[in-house]
Amino acid sequence: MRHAHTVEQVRAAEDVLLARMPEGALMARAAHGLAQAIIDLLGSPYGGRVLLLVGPGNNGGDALFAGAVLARRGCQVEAWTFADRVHEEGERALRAAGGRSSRFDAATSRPAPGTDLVVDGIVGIGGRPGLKPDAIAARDQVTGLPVVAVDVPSGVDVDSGETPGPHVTADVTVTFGTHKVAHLVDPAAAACGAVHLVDLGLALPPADVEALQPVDVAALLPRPGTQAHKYTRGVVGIRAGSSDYPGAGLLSVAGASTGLCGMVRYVGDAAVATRVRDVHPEVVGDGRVQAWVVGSGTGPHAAAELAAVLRDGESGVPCVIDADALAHVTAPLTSPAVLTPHAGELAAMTGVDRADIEAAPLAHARRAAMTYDAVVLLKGRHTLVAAPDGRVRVTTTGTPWLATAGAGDVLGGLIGALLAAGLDPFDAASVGSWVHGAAATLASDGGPIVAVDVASAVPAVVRRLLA
Ligand SMILES: NC(=O)C1=CN([C@@H]2O[C@H](COP(=O)(O)OP(=O)(O)OC[C@H]3O[C@@H](n4cnc5c(N)ncnc54)[C@H](OP(=O)(O)O)[C@@H]3O)[C@@H](O)[C@H]2O)[C@@H](O)CC1
Ligand SMILES: [K+]
Repeated sequence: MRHAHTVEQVRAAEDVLLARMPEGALMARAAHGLAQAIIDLLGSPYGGRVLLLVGPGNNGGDALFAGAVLARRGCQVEAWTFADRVHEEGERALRAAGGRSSRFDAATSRPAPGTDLVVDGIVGIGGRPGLKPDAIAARDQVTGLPVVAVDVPSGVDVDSGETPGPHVTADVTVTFGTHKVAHLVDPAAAACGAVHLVDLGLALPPADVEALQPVDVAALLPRPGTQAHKYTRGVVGIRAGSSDYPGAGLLSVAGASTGLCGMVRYVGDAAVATRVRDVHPEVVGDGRVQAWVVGSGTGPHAAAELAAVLRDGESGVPCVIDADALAHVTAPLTSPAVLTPHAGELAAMTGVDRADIEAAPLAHARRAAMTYDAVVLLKGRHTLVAAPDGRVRVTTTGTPWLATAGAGDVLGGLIGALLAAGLDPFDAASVGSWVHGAAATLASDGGPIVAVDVASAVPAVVRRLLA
């Protein structure tokens, strides 16, 4: 599991370690990890040219000490400082190693010709969101050069992943001790580039925000026991699609029929049912299920289909509520459910502007999960799965090629199959989303895909996970 801790949790864990270690040792550990990551990017430090952006705190200190390491190894290192006082020992170390530092001046400071990369040490976890004017000017001066952010790209809101003001956009972020929320949650995560974690040996408490890794998904995936039969593996019912939107029914069934539960029932328009069975002959009609998927392509029937599903919910049958059915959900739900809105659908459900949801997806997904007393899967580049108790899992698999019609129908069906197989709504939604993203990446292989390709790639992803 990749855990994302809050600034308060990181500070508390650092305090414990700082009390046990000689002064400066923790920062030295961070700075060496940072320097090594930069060397890996440069190929060789000798003859390289690096520009440090150095703010007033320990984030700037990390940059200065890393710069000293690089300078000792033959790199030309220059620092632009953004405060009257920067980390004194760090600045001394840089100068002693042959590096230079000067106060940034928007009128005259320019990156030296041949600069290979820029290190953003303006602010880290002690920074307020946004950048001061001189930092904005410096950021704009180095446009086009690769940027390595120290701990976080300066200017992002570390604990929420929001970017309410100007910020640095990095190619690589080198962070320390643990991931922070901004590394996983958009829009800040999109400003981090690739995130590299340097271990500091911190002892950390459980985190509310996490991202499943392949080993976690493999452990959670349902797999048939030796005595299994189709009913013990769970039956999922699909109420999706209509004569106007037959494809929604077909794709929801495709997502459910990837072999992760024992049987799939399709309940809907007779003509659609015939087409479903032409493609998926194993699919049967109405009957008892262990989970429902409802909504996509149901149009004017959405409210009635949702009501039918929620009636079964009274006896504990969980459901996935998607697309057209989302508009008919009233809060709070009284049966186990996964809601799967994109930002526009969540906006319509909650009356909040879509742009506000996209600017603060973590806060809005959490609030919706509490309001509806259900798991809310908010779709996005990094999909968020929020539980009513405040826990959030971030999906980091996927590819931009997954932004294609019907991919959401496949996802709903997949999550429904996992619910039917016995996963709880939080696990079903987060595992389903992870597998869906991984299947898209596998199917895409760098090229275009359509929704049915994602469903077709699910068994191969599962096979690799269980191998
Ligand atoms: N603790 C440890 O053991 C370890 C910590 N480590 C490192 O320390 C970093 C945290 O260091 P930190 O606490 O010194 O805070 P930091 O992020 O440098 O910034 C605070 C300073 O910035 C200022 N400021 C605030 N907002 C601003 C803005 N928007 N624009 C401009 N200025 C702004 C604020 O001053 P103020 O304006 O509030 O007077 C304050 O002076 C952490 O991210 C990691 O890199 C590692 O070495 C591992 C060991
Ligand atoms: K930074």
